[in-house]
Amino acid sequence: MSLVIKGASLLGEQTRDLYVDDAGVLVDEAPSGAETIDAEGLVALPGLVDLHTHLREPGREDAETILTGSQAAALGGYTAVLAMANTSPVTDTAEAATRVWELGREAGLVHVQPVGAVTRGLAGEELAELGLMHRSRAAVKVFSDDGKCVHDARVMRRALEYVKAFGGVVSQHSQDPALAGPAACCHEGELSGRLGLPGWPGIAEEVIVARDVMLARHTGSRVHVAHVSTAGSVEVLRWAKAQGIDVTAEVTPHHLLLTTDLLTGYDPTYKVNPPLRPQEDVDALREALADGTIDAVATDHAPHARHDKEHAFVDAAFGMLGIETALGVVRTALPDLSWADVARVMSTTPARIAGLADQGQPLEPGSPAHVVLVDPDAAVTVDRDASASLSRNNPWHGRSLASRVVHTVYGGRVTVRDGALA
Ligand SMILES: NC(=O)N[C@@H](CC(=O)O)C(=O)O
Ligand SMILES: [Zn+2]
Ligand SMILES: [Zn+2]
Repeated sequence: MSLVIKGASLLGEQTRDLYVDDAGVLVDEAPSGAETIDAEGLVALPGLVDLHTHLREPGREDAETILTGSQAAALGGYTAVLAMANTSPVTDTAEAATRVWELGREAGLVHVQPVGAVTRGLAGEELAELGLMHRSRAAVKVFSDDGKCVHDARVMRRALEYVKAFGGVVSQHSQDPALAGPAACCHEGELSGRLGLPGWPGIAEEVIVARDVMLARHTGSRVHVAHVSTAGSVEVLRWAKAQGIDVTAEVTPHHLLLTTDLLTGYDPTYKVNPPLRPQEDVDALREALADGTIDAVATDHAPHARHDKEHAFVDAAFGMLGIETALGVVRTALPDLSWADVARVMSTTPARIAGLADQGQPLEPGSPAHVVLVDPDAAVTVDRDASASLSRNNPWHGRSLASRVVHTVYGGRVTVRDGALA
């Protein structure tokens, strides 16, 4: 179905109509018989790309499925998501990766790009089928044991050497298990002591980030740092980039806006890995995102069923929802970021990091029509029960967030119209 998107301002700058042909490609003349979308007053951005989404299928379809996660993504303005490998079974074979890719195509709402595990079963010991996953139809380029850190430096080195051959990247969950073990559930500081919660010190992240940038330098391969959460990690990244080391990093929306003092009520909704940090870290993360030290915003959308999340704080699962609200959180946390910068950190750069040639393209004739149309002046009060996600661990419930995703177009198909699934 061809489309005319009328009157949107591209990246918040010049106003221009966008034309989409039957093949879902932007063209320079209005196609005949096209559906018209009135986008007067809306900002058009290339469809958002999420480097870090947990879709939970296969294995935990009670928390999310590839379909419901794709719906949530479309509502958030996304046209591509990278589906993390910590499913059950783990995405550690070509067959498993291809299955996720196929289910994503069947859902048809966003491009679902499987992330392959670095090690078999996320056990941190033997490398998974990295080459076979890359050569499969899913064409996996991003590998991660996310949820767990590839803590053995020798395994990390070999993974980096291996993926270098085909331009792959290892996305690391940076958490030294000796410094922050599985029980560590709250930023280590004065507050963790007061609350009596096992602390997760920033240094447990920073030593891994430092080690990995040195391994990237040594191997000439590419490391991506998932969910950076501390000022110390930012310092390491700034240094590494100045040396020309091939490293990229993402920050989550929640680490840009929420702080550790939310934990005083022991509400497990705020339990997440890495933990919420103090304001000084949040400030450093915002500055690093604005100046390019941190390359991208990635949601780490981590749905959990009630029976895993509604427990005493120490026993509850780690993780929070984030894909429907990411753009609003970024607008709220960094109101001065230009729309061009929003497009850079939420679409163009993540597409480049993931090697998705079809995504994050400029809204020009010849590009695939992956577009999100945003009302820049609206505000949305988040209602956790109005979500497409199957889970309710939503830390934004009741908050007002800046801007609103109005329409999403994926490959010329309208997936979201007037803020609802089309
Ligand atoms: N972020 C989280 O707290 N949880 C993630 C795993 C992860 O991203 O480390 C999950 O899979 O639930
Ligand atoms: Zn992680
Ligand atoms: Zn994650």
